[in-house]
Amino acid sequence: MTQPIRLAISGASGRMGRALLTLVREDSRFELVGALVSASSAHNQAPVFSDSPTSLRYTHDWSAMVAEVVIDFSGPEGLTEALAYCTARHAALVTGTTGIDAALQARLDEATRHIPLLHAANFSLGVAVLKRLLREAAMALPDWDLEIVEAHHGRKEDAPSGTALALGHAAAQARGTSLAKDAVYVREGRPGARRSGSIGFAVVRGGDVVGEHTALLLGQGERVELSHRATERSIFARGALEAAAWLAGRKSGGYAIDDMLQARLGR
Ligand SMILES: NC(=O)C1=CN([C@@H]2O[C@H](COP(=O)(O)OP(=O)(O)OC[C@H]3O[C@@H](n4cnc5c(N)ncnc54)[C@H](OP(=O)(O)O)[C@@H]3O)[C@@H](O)[C@H]2O)C=CC1
Ligand SMILES: O=C(O)C1=N[C@H](C(=O)O)C[C@H](O)C1
Repeated sequence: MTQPIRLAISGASGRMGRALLTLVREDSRFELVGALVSASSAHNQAPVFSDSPTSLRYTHDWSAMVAEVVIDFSGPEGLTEALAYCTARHAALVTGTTGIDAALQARLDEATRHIPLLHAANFSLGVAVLKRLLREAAMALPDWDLEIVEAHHGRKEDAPSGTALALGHAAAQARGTSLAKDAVYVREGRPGARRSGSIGFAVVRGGDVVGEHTALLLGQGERVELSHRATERSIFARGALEAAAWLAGRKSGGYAIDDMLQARLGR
């Protein structure tokens, strides 16, 4: 019988962390060995499961833990700590944290020389398909205006969402350009007429919206709308656990969710 994969969760007390904890306790592929929180967390040292015999507690102390895979949904600081642990211990890292700046992105890229690392702005299967559809539409309708609209709950800290940026990046690439060149993130006052070829982003925040993304391709007299709506956070948690099981034991390198989904989605 194969041994379960020793798994730690970073950002364990957050919305995604709690969704992961719920699923992982029923998943025999994994043994949960750590539930990491921030140094100032109100949960530090609280029991992870008050209704089960395990004595596991939330902790900020990475040093005593022996994990083969870390799943991180925390924020840039938590991801920085998870990355330091994984590179020092040669553990695999699955991260869904968004709002990453260029310096942290460069550290993630460098780490792929030493550990297996999978970063995805969205772990849902539907968004993976949406990205493929958008690439195709952006290529087939090269002159149509492209706008990306996203909506999330009011506690989200980064904007536009990582998924909106990933969609924009995929469409820009398909059109032979880049977000650095063509993205428009803010319109206010008198921004003037829309520049042809630009890719606009619009952000909605409020309530308990789990995550919604629409790519609008706007032509003359017609439009195409490609939308995805997440109604349960468990879809991201399930995708991240699949990624962790898939990544454990792989050779060092940077992996994308498409690598994992290749067999299912083809191409
Ligand atoms: N890729 C995807 O599919 C998805 C990505 N996300 C992304 O995941 C991230 C987290 O989202 P969400 O769960 O909603 O956010 P939350 O704010 O609910 O949770 C993040 C938690 O991380 C904890 N944290 C902060 N610093 C550290 C640290 N240094 N070490 C460990 N834990 C830390 C905080 O809790 P405490 O202080 O108690 O430790 C916080 O509650 C965001 O970047 C979000 O955009 C979200 C959903 C899906
Ligand atoms: O913060 C969230 O909640 C989400 N964040 C991710 C993003 O920034 O794209 C993915 C998902 O939409 C939920």
